[in-house]
Amino acid sequence: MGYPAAVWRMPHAQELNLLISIQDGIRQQIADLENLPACFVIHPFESPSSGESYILEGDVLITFSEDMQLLRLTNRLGEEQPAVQQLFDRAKQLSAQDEVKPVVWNGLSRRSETDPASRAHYTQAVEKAVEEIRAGNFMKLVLSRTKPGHYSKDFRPFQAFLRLCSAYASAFVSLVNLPDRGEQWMGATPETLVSVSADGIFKTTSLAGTQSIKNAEGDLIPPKKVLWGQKEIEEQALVSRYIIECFKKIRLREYLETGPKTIRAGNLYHLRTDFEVQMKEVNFAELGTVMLKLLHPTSAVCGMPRESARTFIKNIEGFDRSFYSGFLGPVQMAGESALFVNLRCVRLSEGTATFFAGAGITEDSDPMREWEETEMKCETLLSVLT
Ligand SMILES: C=C(O[C@@H]1C=C(C(=O)O)C=C[C@H]1O)C(=O)O
Repeated sequence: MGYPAAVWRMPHAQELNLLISIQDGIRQQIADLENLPACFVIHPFESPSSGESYILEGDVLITFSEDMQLLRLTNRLGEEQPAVQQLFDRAKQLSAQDEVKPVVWNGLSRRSETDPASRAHYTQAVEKAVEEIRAGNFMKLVLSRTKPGHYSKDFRPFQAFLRLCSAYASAFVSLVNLPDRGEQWMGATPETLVSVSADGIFKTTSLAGTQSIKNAEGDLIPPKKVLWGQKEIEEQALVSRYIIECFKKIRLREYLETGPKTIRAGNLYHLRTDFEVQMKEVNFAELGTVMLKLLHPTSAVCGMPRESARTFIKNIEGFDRSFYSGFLGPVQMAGESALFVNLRCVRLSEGTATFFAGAGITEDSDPMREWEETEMKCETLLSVLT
């Protein structure tokens, strides 16, 4: 019906959540986590100068089980509201149709296995980045690329979302409808940027270092047997150091740091360190908002030093990252907020599917291996959706 909407599943959760914003457009506002009403926030990689995020207001909030049983419904506008009535009538009609029409899976299609021009552009950018790092201008740069696909009119994004949910239990899986832009964004990200629980626990993570879960023979490497090279260890340590620098800026010393440990994200292993703060103990109620401003974009998706890395990325990548490597997630849902880095994602618009993936570049980077890494990251979605 053309409303802004989001459907998501939290990591390791069974419940699915749907938010429908009965509004003409999407409000832009600073993501002030403590003072926003229940909503879904989406924010691009490049923050606008106003610092504002897109806020999808939680006018209708529905929680349901994986087998589509309704668990909870909140309707902020009231039953009598004509737009809400229309919405519920339409939902009834559709569910009646679905009962008679068996659901057929219509996946996305890849445009090509590998586009040589795109690979050449990316590997040349990596070479340039390595030169810059060796010259001492940067410590780390994260370079990304896109991969095109397409989908037909019969493609049902919600079915695709359900597939991602069942394939990736530990990911934050989401599908966001942005009618103003004629776009939908879908993804299964492994990376928490900032979360604040109802009982005042703040969390953030540093995630970096990537390898396939399979060895050259195609056998699964057990997590305990995973070995990391110096390049990945340093690359991830840099992100941890960046987070600690952010804590230092606000003179926060009482944080718990756990890791790094090997975690699995679909077809990939990463290194992750978890940071936790008891907000009541440090008497810092706005920690979530303050850290969100300081952290985004972290050196897991941008680089160090941050501002010059951002300029370098903009000049060399040759496309707008838009919401890729920005952040998204529910805010103030039963007192909890959880924002994730928008990775392993695809933009759906007018039949074109655009997959986004990047890789952290250090002085030891090999351009072809970084390209392969972005291919594997695109596979996280492609293997489930095609
Ligand atoms: C940039 C991406 O992922 C990030 C970069 C990683 C890396 O360089 O090893 C690993 C995890 C993410 O923090 C992506 O998925 O596109």
